[in-house]
Amino acid sequence: MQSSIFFNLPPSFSASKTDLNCLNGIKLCSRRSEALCSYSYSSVPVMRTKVLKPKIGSIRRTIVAVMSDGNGRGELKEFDYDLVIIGGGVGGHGAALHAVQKGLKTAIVEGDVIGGTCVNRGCVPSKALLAVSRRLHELRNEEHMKSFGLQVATAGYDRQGIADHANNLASKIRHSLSNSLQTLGVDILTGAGTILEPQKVKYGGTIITAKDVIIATGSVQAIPTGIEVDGKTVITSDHVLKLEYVPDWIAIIGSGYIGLEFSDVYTALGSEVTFVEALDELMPGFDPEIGKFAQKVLINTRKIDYHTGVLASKITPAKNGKPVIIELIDAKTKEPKDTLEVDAALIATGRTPFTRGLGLENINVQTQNGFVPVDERMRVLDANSELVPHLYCIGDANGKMMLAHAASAQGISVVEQVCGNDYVLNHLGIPAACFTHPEISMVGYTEPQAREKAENEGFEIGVVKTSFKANTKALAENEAEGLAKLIYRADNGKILGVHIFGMHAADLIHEASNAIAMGTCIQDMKYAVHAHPTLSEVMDELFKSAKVSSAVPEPVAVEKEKLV
Ligand SMILES: Cc1cc2nc3c(=O)[nH]c(=O)nc-3n(C[C@H](O)[C@H](O)[C@H](O)COP(=O)(O)OP(=O)(O)OC[C@H]3O[C@@H](n4cnc5c(N)ncnc54)[C@H](O)[C@@H]3O)c2cc1C
Ligand SMILES: NC(=O)c1ccc[n+]([C@@H]2O[C@H](COP(=O)([O-])OP(=O)(O)OC[C@H]3O[C@@H](n4cnc5c(N)ncnc54)[C@H](O)[C@@H]3O)[C@@H](O)[C@H]2O)c1
Repeated sequence: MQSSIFFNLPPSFSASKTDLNCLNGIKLCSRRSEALCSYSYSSVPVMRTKVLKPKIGSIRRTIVAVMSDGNGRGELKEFDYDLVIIGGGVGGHGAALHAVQKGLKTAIVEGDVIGGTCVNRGCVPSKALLAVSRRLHELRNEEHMKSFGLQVATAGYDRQGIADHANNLASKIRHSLSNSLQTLGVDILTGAGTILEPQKVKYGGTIITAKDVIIATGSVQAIPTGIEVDGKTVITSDHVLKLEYVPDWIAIIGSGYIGLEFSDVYTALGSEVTFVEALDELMPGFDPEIGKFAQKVLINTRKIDYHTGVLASKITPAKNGKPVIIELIDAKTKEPKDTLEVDAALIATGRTPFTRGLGLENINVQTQNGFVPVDERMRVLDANSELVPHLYCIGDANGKMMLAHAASAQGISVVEQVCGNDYVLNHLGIPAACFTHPEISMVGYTEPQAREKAENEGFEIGVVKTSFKANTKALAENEAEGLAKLIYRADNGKILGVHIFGMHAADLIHEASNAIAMGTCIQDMKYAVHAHPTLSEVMDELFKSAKVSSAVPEPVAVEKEKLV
């Protein structure tokens, strides 16, 4: 059998005839469709080709790449893979799926189970618990039920049943992720991966080479010093998801995403919650106005109290009949402030990148606050801020945006890079959502950030808001407690940020995030048609009420399509 190859080499390619003779026995095709496999050149410094090496009984593909020597000449190198990804979380999975679509021979090195934090200990099981808490909050809200004319006997729950729901969902998604990888021909190599040198990775006792390597090793819970986690009474999100018991009173340290989502779960299950937050306001990461509005509904109406501007400096687990003891100090002066005695404490103070054993020292890479330094193309930078050739880092480990879909989108952008398309991901268009009930979602700048940007760059911003109380669907659902806010450039209609608190906010945000990502301005969004009655009309209302001063381009007249 003769292998064939399609060449699409860059104009600068200058491999000598001898180099090309090394590809002896391989048919060079001028048309992609004639080749068994095809390859486009990758961006500098790599120029590459792919060879099919026939083996008796099977076809084993070896990757042969023409590596640039920096002077426009090529040297042929052989690799086991086009792409090796260290870490099989959502970032690694997203990158691998895109890589096989692009025809790259791909392997994932995973030290634990496929799915990483999101599937096994994060997004997936937490959303299963939140699905339960939504129903419990609703069923236990007598007034809400009465407003529909419904009478419901007191709703109860089976703790183990809820835990099983979360656990079963995680295993279901984990299996489907593993199956999708295997079906598509991604090799899953089990073991902790260490980078020995650029393009060389060791896992278990095996060394493999790859033309390009992606670090996607994620993050773990950050535990501030002085806090002792026993996994029973002082816990992290990893423990909550097993829901081994429901404490009567739980302190949640940190009012970010994890703290808020689990306050929703615990209050639904009947616990009293005390927040301990280092900054002066609860929910400090959110747009302040939306945060305040959300606090009225999510905190003030529930069995939740809070201490802000304080650090939990020491937490001792419950033992010998004594409760969990939390010592609070002033976040600024560090003076002792208070001592709390509670049944349990959940540590939700942020996450720290996981790079232990990765071998970064072998390639002269120094982490910054634990994160792997990268440029806007996710290319890893060494201690001298030079690019490490053929090495990328995506997801929580680079700390650009610690969200599952951001990890996966970064993975896709890297695959595009290694395939020669200079695709740079616009992080401003990546949405985020907190899945409380109601939900909070956001994309782009908060209002204070947008105002600062406007002042620095000398433009005017516009801010418009709308209440869910003006939305028929929300009113029909008796869930009209909500606020949406659009921040935009008043001169040209560019969307700077959208923040929503209200029913299904996590779904509603995508119209705005896609508009930012695609560069669609308000002048065009105003003409988009939304079905009635839907929550999406909240977005319609926002776009229509925005006032843009520049000449508005009329929408392109589209000829009416005949439906019949
Ligand atoms: C409770 C909780 C809820 C969350 N909810 C959401 C949510 O609703 N939406 C959202 O967008 N995000 C959510 N997140 C965040 C989300 O889980 C992370 O942003 C996401 O998992 C990051 O993906 P990743 O691929 O970078 O890393 P991870 O998912 O952490 O995967 C990294 C993988 O690398 C493996 N690994 C590490 N080192 C090595 C090594 N040396 N060799 C081999 N393998 C290695 C690990 O075993 C792991 O499988 C949540 C997080 C938590 C904790
Ligand atoms: N729905 C989602 O998308 C979702 C859900 C959960 C987690 N996540 C991701 O997981 C990551 C971790 O979430 P998180 O909630 O732990 O972090 P976070 O950064 O969102 O919030 C941590 C909070 O803890 C506070 N804090 C830190 N140290 C403290 C101390 N010693 N005492 C008191 N307060 C302290 C901080 O001021 C901050 O408000 C986030 O980056 C988030 O992106 C996302």
